[in-house]
Amino acid sequence: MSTTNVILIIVAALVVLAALVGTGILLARRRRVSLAQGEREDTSADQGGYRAGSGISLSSGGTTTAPAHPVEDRTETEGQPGVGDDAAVPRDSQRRGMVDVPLPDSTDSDATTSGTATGERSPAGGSTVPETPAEPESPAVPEQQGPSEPESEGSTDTATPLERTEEEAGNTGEPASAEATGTMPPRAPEGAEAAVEDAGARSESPTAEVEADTASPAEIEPIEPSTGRLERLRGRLSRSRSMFGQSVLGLLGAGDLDEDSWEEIEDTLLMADLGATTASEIIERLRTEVAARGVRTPDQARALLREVLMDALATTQSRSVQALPHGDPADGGKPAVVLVVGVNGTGKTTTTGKLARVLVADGRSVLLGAADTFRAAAVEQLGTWGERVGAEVIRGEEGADPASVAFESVQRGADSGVDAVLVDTAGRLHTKTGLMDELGKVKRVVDKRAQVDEVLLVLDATTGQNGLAQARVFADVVDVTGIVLTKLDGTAKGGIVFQVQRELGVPVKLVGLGEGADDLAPFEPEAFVDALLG
Ligand SMILES: Nc1nc2c(ncn2[C@@H]2O[C@H](COP(=O)(O)OP(=O)(O)OP(=O)(O)O)[C@@H](O)[C@H]2O)c(=O)[nH]1
Repeated sequence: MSTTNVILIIVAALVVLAALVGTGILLARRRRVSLAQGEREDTSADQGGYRAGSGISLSSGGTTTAPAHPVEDRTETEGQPGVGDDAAVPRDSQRRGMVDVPLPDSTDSDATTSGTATGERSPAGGSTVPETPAEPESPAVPEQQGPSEPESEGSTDTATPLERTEEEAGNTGEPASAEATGTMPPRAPEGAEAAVEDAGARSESPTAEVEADTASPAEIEPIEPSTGRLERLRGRLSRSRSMFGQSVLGLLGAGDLDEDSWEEIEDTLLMADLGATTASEIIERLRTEVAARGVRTPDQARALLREVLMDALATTQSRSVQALPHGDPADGGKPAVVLVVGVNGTGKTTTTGKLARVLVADGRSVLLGAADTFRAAAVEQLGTWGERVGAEVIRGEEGADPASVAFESVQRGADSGVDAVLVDTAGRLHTKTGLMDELGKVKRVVDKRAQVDEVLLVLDATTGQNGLAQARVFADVVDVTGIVLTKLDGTAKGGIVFQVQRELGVPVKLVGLGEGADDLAPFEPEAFVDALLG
């Protein structure tokens, strides 16, 4: 054999060896499960993203836009509310109108925070948005909406929570209490009287309240390190779900499946809240693949199911939370603006606080806007989170216009050069048109001052199908850019993830896995599916 032939044989052998090694590495990566970070099949999800120490990916806004609403793709819409629909009243009935609220001019923000810490920024100070100024200044609040009666000139939306509740009820013919509708998760009892008293106390002595909110940096809690935290959270996810995996895998891996077995698998998918359309699509694909691949063993069944579920969760949208500033705020850059929305009791305030901790742990400065002027306790709750992380909190008087508070928060955040402004909004039933109009207004008003980078819709994983109806309506009103699925620790469900992404194209970005301050984790399809399969 000539030398040339020997060399050619050696080169060919090396090429084959390299190909084998490459394939091996690829397979090993695909099998790796990590809550921290990892190459996943939807790698576009991390493009441009920066992963903070918490394992949550953060990025600057402007890289993605809210997905167009694929209305034609909607399924299961029968009987579900849309924007403009109300559960109890016909579309053309009289509604509460929009109210023009004068907003502070962008040049005199210090004056508008009077009655607080005289415009000085403290590490954890609170500021109260005053009653709206008598003379309206720019920017004007958007148009009157809907077929409402024009309201009397100069009137402002300063109803107390009790008045507002009655007003809503009056418009819809529904019970005054949101809880009474049965669509709202139970909440800790809070007397309306106490809320009103609280508002009274605050309006009498705003300065005292600011002092009470102030925490010295030494009091700021240490934030849990990422390593143990991720492991702990992953454990919680697995515990709640292994029943699903065992049940489906038990059937799939049992060999020849009859119609009853397929029906049982579909039922299990439905019970996990995957929804009829998603469940039947998954069954269809499983049937085809089981036959094509000749799936016989439990391991083969597991690999197939994992692949099919991962594909169902894939998205081209980024899962990065757009909470990083546009440029350096100390050098003329603008803070990121994040709006947190959702129905009552889903965990908005808690998520806002947890997210603030993630940012602060990453060395970012944060300002919190308490635009939940409906529930005094929510404002207090956010104030406490502010103290815990050392963030300034802008709050409005109870019953104040939430759009005004949100605007002022963004204004203040820009003036003081923070990295991110997180605005917590009041819980609102998606079926209440007046409240959804109000939320749309909050977003439009904030948009006048700064680009809203992220609108996070907080969904409670335990509410099942209702979560999808909520997502549809909120996405229509405020262009939701990301979903936070809370309370996954307390349920074996959570299949709403599949439906929301499939129908709205809005990625699930974060998951809440407990009431603890650091129980917020990035949503990672790979880990989620593995936990689902147990
Ligand atoms: N188990 C569990 N509980 C959670 C999670 N997130 C929030 N909660 C709890 O859910 C309850 C409601 O949370 P909030 O943050 O007050 O909810 P909200 O959406 O701001 O409520 P409203 O302002 O009334 O609309 C609180 O008891 C939270 O501790 C979670 O991920 N897991």
